[in-house]
Amino acid sequence: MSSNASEGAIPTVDIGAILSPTATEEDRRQVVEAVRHASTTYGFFNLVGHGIPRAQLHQIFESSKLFFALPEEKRKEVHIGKALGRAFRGWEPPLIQQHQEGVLPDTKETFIIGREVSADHPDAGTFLTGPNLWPDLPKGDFEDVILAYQARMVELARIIVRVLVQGLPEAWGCAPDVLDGLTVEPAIPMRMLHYGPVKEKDPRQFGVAAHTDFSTITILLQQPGTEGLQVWYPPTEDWIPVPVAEDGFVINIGDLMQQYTAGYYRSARHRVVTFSEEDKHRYSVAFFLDGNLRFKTKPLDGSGTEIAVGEYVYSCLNRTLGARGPSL
Ligand SMILES: O=C(O)CCC(=O)C(=O)O
Ligand SMILES: [Fe+2]
Repeated sequence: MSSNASEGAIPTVDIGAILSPTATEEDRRQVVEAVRHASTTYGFFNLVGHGIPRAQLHQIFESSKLFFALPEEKRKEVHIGKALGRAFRGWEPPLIQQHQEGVLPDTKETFIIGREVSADHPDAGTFLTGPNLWPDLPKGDFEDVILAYQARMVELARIIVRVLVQGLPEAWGCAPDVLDGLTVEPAIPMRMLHYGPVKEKDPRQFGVAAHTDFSTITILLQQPGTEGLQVWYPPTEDWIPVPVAEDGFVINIGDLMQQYTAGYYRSARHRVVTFSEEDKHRYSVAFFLDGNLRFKTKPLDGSGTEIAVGEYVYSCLNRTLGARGPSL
């Protein structure tokens, strides 16, 4: 069921009926319809009814705060430059990613985790693939919390992809499992994000400047009580806020899903604005389902040419990290 949007506000969708063994077909159909509506109109929605306990959402922020409170020398020990080969893991300091010409690099600071692939695996060190880097923090307070959260995100992402496929036009005749190959050994970069105050506000600078996600879908957890995420809404040509839903996740459609669906689902531009209050901080956790890096498909309406996950994400990352990032 959905509690639907007033015009120009990000909708909230309760996916409880998809997970409940006792829900009726009609209840499930309504969830599919609410997700379809949100994804074609906004490319964004808040998702509740996911069944992930509040304590687990709280814990991930506690782990995040532990990491970003470490002294810089400690964060440097897991700098992205230290990841194996092109695995792209670890601490990305502020001012690395730049989304377009004419804006300054993002003020965000992030810790990047991916699917754990051991160093002796034949693919280890290839693009986005390899072992994670773990900082000098108690395993039970950090690594275990993050990997448990990551496992939940993979499960949830599989469910959402299935719901999105069910919402596609019937005329396309898509099998419900048509995109399941994406979620087999997927590339799943997860960014724990920290936004600190900026000394001087500059109109060219953002926490994260306007961009679309490269991913198939993104599952974002916003810290309760904070604001700053905005999405571009073409009908009113305006940036609209993405409010924090209690115990909810923000789901957004990424570029890959937009391409798979020939633009039916929208990969919407969004950004995070800065603030200058000295003691203010904002934390968020963005889980990107890029997908299996070897997965390829044509758009599901039968048009166009094949889209390859690995090649697409590589071109986007390379463009936005430039010489400031690790060599990928
Ligand atoms: O921190 C947020 O709320 C959004 C971050 C974001 O858009 C991203 O990392 O792609
Ligand atoms: Fe984003």
